[in-house]
Amino acid sequence: MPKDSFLGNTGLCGGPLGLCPGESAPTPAGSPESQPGAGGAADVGGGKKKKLSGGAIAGIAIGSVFGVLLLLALLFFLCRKRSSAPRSAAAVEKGRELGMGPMDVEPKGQNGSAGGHNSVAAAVAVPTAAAAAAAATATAAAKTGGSTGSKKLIFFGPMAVAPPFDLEDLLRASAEVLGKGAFGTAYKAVMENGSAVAVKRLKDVDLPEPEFRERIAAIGAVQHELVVPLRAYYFSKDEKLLVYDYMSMGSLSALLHGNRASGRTPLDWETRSAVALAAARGVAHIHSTGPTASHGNIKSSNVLLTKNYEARVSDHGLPTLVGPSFSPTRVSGYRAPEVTDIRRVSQKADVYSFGVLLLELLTGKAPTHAVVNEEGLDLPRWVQSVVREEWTAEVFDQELLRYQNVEEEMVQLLQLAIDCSAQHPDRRPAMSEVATRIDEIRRSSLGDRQVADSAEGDEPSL
Ligand SMILES: Nc1ncnc2c1ncn2[C@@H]1O[C@H](COP(=O)(O)OP(=O)(O)OP(=O)(O)O)[C@@H](O)[C@H]1O
Repeated sequence: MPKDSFLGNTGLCGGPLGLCPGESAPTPAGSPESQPGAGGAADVGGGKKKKLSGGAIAGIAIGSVFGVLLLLALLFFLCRKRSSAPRSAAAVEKGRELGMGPMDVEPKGQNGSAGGHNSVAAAVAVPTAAAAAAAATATAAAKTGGSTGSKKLIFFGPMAVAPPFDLEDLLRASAEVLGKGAFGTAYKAVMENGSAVAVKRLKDVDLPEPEFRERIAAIGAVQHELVVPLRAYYFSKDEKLLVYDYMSMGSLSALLHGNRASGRTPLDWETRSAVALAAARGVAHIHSTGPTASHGNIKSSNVLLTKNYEARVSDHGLPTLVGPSFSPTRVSGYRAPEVTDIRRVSQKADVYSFGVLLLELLTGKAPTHAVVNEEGLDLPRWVQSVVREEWTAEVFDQELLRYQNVEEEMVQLLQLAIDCSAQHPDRRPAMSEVATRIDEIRRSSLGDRQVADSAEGDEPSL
């Protein structure tokens, strides 16, 4: 209403009558300051809101999607790295726990404690071989500053074309200690796919790398059905591993001498003579590969058996791998008297050792190892002294006396064993001849037994 409509109302103020006392002038409507959120530069000049274009929105959306994807990829990569790292780290850590330098890893019990109340046979899987190789690989890599990728298993024979496993698989394998020998410790390693191999971790090998590789190639070249094949090896400055087929029935030594007291099934004559023949043929094959080729360590723990009790010769050529620093503190009861340096074993020295092995099969007695300069049981000497006194029957293993019609065969084999273990190398037969003679002995007595059996069958029944 116009101003004059209020004439006479002196108490009124505001609106068309003007400001009331203490009131400030109102801001004109539509000015920038009156808009909510006012004051932005974008609003200056008429109060119009500036909107984002469709292209900008699409750009922001695509960028965000890429950002999220990048973040996810980064997370995935980090997770993978974390899940693989502990495996090898754990193996290396285990290796450190075990000392990784010393070769004196004892069989472990269920809880990983040293053998103690658990027997060696009861030793369970611990990642010992894996740790050994892992630590070796890690150590080598650390020293050279290089990657572990170049460290490989070198395979022989048909496996060289298509290796069935690699070092990584071996590192992941669980392992148990099979035993400790003069050249190192042997492990059974079971891989993730369930296949088993025997891994020998060598000690005292200080040959230069080219020489080691040359010698191991000669060992790996021996591929024969009666010789446990060396499948692969691993070489680094600090670690040398040999990989063999795992022989499930263990060694002749364990079968002959293990659990005698506790009523085990004795090794029958047929099996013993078959083992003798297979081992003789295996060693004869090694000798046939060259005039100086020898096994170098024939003994009953190096004659292994398949699940069908077929014998195979193992660990041939290992003495050629050890350096001058190798000096066993014990003299093996199988060692020929002329051998003063085990790195120089001849074929005739092998024949002597094989003769001792035959005596072991016949007598059931193990030739004991002697501490240097002291006497152990000299099996050839003991047998000769008994035979000289005409107590021949006393010589044989009691477990063999239960078998009928094999005495002749046993005596013939005893004679061959004595010939092989002659003191003078020239008096010993060649290994090929030894194999032929065992074959003949077995054939003749087999013929006799068949005749005897059929004669028994012909007898009229009562
Ligand atoms: N390939 C294999 N399969 C099954 N058992 C094996 C294999 N190789 C070795 N062994 C067993 O592992 C144990 C230790 O063997 P290793 O060869 O290290 O010592 P050794 O034969 O007693 O002595 P050396 O070192 O003088 O040969 C032995 O009982 C042996 O029979």
